[in-house]
Amino acid sequence: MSLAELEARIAAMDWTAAAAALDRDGHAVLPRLLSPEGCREAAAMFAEEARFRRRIVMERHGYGQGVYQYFAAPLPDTVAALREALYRPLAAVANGWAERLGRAVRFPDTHAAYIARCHAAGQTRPTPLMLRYGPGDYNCLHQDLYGEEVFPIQAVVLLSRPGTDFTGGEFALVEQRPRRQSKVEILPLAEGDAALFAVRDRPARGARGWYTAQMRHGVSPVRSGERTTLGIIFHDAA
Ligand SMILES: O=C(O)CCC(=O)C(=O)O
Ligand SMILES: [Fe+2]
Repeated sequence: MSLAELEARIAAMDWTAAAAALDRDGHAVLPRLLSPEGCREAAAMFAEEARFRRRIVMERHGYGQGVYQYFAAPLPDTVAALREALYRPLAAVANGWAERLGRAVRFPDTHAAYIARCHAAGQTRPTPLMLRYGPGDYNCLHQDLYGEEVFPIQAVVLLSRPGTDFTGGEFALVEQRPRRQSKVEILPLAEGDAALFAVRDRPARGARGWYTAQMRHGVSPVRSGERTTLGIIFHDAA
């Protein structure tokens, strides 16, 4: 899949619907962001050790079970293109959230400008990553925070075919509202779909205006086969 095709696919997504879903629910799905060929090409990068700066065996840290790897700089072209092209429409949503939550922070229009802010804050290491889960593997509920600088929305692209390449392994979001019990939501994803979701918190509408809902995400145990994902986090790490 060429960069031009990737950029065309991102531009062709229904961003009005995605922004509305993010505002309403704190998450959205971009269907078929990557073609099947694009998914195969991306998944093949997992085995190319030189592309990554750090490999994490999740059970060693109590994060779950499975392996993930952070890309080294410079990012592969497709990953950099995804990060830059997804950023722009998400920055508009993120600014709306900041306004509703009464936060002073505003996000610039381009990812290059935002990454300069991360670097100035000492967050210089790239965070885009690939994750691979085999039978029994799972990802505990967590938040991807790597310092003070946080871009409030992130993306994950499913590179495998549910039901064919793997079973189980569902992407889950848990939302904690003040003084309420937690709500869980499973996002059904097809091959190439991207889930967009709140990193840490989001504004949710209540009877008396906006309040802050805390969000965490994770993956339920894979029952069979192999599940590979590409995670796009927009802030860099300290
Ligand atoms: O594998 C997944 O679906 C979730 C990956 C994840 O936690 C992330 O991209 O931050
Ligand atoms: Fe994550």
